Amino acid sequence: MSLPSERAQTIAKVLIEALPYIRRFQGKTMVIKYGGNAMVDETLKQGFARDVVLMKLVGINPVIVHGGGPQIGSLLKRLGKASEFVQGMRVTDAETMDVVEMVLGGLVNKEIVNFINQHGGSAVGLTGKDGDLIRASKMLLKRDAPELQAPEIIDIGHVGEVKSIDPGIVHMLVNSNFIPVIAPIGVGEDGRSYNINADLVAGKMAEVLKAEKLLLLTNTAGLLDAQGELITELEVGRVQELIEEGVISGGMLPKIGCAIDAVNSGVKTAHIIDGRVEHAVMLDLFTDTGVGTLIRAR
Ligand SMILES: Nc1ncnc2c1ncn2[C@@H]1O[C@H](COP(=O)(O)OP(=O)(O)O)[C@@H](O)[C@H]1O
Ligand SMILES: CC(=O)N[C@@H](CCC(=O)OP(=O)(O)O)C(=O)O
Repeated sequence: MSLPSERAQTIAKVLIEALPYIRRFQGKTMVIKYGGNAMVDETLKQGFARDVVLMKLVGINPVIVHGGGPQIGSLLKRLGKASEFVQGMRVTDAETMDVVEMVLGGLVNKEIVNFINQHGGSAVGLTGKDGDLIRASKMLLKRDAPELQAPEIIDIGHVGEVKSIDPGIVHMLVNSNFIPVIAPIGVGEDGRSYNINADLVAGKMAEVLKAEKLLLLTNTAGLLDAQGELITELEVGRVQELIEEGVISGGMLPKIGCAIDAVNSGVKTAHIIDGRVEHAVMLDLFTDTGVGTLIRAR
């Protein structure tokens, strides 16, 4: 009998090392926010799809909420429209809303579904309109400045916040072994579509589904400090200070906000991880230290 190759031994060792994590997370729900900035190339997208399929096969229930900000921006650009953001939120007029719905609910959603299915999973794509999943209300932003007597209210158009989530359709899909892939579009009481920041949807989804983990895949190593060094575990008490110092800004603002809300509402941990690293999801789930920035309730 020939001895197993070094490669076969390594594979066996790796699988055995994953066993305690698989046991710990079996039957648990993980909400994974797949940011548009992490959908960089084919290899990464295929790697992400494989990670998700493997999770499902070992009995973990992944629920994907995706973004697509850069993809919306590039179609807008082709149409001769500039992207404008206020406090990390896209200013969304009626025309932009049409583009958002086409890109998120169409192109991006179906691409992710297709990749997962090609790797042997059974993914189903939804927007917040399907099964009345995400009810939205209009988001109004506040700007405060020393020269203002009272905070100024800024109207950024068809931008929503999550008013409620009815997870019925998600439970139905998960229980039937499907992997839900959700685009962050909500529906208002008036039946209108609302563009919702994907981090906000992912955070609320994790809360409502009582998820074990919220994984936020983005295009940085995690949350970085003023020197550009990775913060491996965020001290929640320091967040306000980091925002005031300008260390946390732009797209990181909603990410940190939703992660803190999620862990304060029962989600065990939230992780901001680098989606540009191949198999980032596996590395985070199946290693002790994880990767990126860990956020947990105080
Ligand atoms: N302290 C910080 N650490 C890391 N990234 C930060 C920080 N503050 C702001 N950012 C910005 O937030 C971005 C991630 O948010 P965003 O562009 O919305 O990504 P995604 O599409 O993944 O949601 C980073 O690329 C970076 O430019
Ligand atoms: C209101 C708002 O800003 N909506 C986002 C929705 C997509 C998103 O959040 O995409 P990422 O996760 O890739 O940034 C947008 O229009 O860009």
